[in-house]
Amino acid sequence: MAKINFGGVVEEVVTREEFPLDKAREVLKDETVAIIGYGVQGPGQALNLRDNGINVIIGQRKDSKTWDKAIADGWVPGVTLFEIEEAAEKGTIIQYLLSDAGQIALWPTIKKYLTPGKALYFSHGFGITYKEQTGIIPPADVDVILVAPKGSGTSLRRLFLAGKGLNSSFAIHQDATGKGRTRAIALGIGVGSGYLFETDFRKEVYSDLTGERGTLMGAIAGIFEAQYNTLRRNGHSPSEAFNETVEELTQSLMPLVAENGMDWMYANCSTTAQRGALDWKGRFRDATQPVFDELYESVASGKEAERTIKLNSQPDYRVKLEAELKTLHDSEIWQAGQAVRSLRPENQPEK
Ligand SMILES: NC(=O)c1ccc[n+]([C@@H]2O[C@H](COP(=O)([O-])OP(=O)(O)OC[C@H]3O[C@@H](n4cnc5c(N)ncnc54)[C@H](O)[C@@H]3O)[C@@H](O)[C@H]2O)c1
Ligand SMILES: CC(C)(O)[C@@H](O)C(=O)O
Ligand SMILES: [Mg+2]
Ligand SMILES: [Mg+2]
Repeated sequence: MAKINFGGVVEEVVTREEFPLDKAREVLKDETVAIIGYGVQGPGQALNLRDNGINVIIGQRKDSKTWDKAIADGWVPGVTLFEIEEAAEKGTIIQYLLSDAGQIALWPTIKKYLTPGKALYFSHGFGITYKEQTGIIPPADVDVILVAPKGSGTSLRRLFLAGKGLNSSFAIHQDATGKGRTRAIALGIGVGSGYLFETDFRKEVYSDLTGERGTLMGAIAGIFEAQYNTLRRNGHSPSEAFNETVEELTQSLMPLVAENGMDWMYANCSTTAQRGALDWKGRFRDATQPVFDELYESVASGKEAERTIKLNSQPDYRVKLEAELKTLHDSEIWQAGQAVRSLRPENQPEK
């Protein structure tokens, strides 16, 4: 493992240099990787692994839209695309990429195919960490491993095609065969990760649930709405409010942060902006800190898992979710966003 200094803390991580793709191919050459579920992570990981020369098959319900999507992506029924049980039987490594609620529902089925020496792979520590609630307890004679890409399966695929990659965490819950660790790292490289950092299942799920409820999705949407509302209440147009809240952030400032960091972005704005941002940054941190602490507590106590399992397992879950997403879609801020995006130069019809 490479020792890298992360802001003064030295961590051991796996880089693509020390564990190149050829090594991953060698480790996985006799394996059949069965990807169970073809939702968001499934396609990203499956297609990247296939393009990297790994032997991959898909397990997906036949009467589903994603079965058709898998065919459109080049998976062939009866050759590389199977019903879930058949794929689970054929796979030596079972990548369990159903939704977390789906993993609970299908567990009694999948468990039957976990014969000694196989590996069970997750991209989330959820099922194992909250085992009292999920009932997911694998047999002792299989490897239980995790690779969790830090981002959407859509980005995992897009970045791979662009010659880039998301970073991933990896973890070993059980190494029954003695090959579990190498299998996990090889799969992490195979799915197209940038570098891999080690974690455990509990830390993975705690950080992941905190991140997506926090700055990655929940907090950012909340802060956007709050600022947008303030501007609108004070007479600013939707165009002005949206540009000043979202469009400038995604189009101008975050790409600069991605390239060179927040410090560099600050250093390259006006002195007026620097003064104000430095003055207000602490206020926002202090105002949100208690919310983040409450969120982490809710994750660590299992409350978030309980709520997710309960609501995501209800028969009318999809209908209710779609109604909530429609409200978000129809809200003025995101409707204004749609109009703003349509006016981007690259979205204008060519003259
Ligand atoms: N979405 C992401 O980008 C992302 C990122 C990192 C980790 N993860 C993790 O990866 C795993 C998969 O997430 P996802 O977002 O790709 O899942 P998803 O919600 O897109 O669902 C994946 C598949 O599960 C199937 N499914 C759901 N319930 C089922 C059931 N009862 N029976 C049979 N099939 C069922 C669906 O048909 C779909 O093909 C999860 O553990 C998630 O936490 C997801
Ligand atoms: C893409 C995310 C938010 O990182 C993932 O954690 C998910 O659950 O979809
Ligand atoms: Mg998540
Ligand atoms: Mg995540």
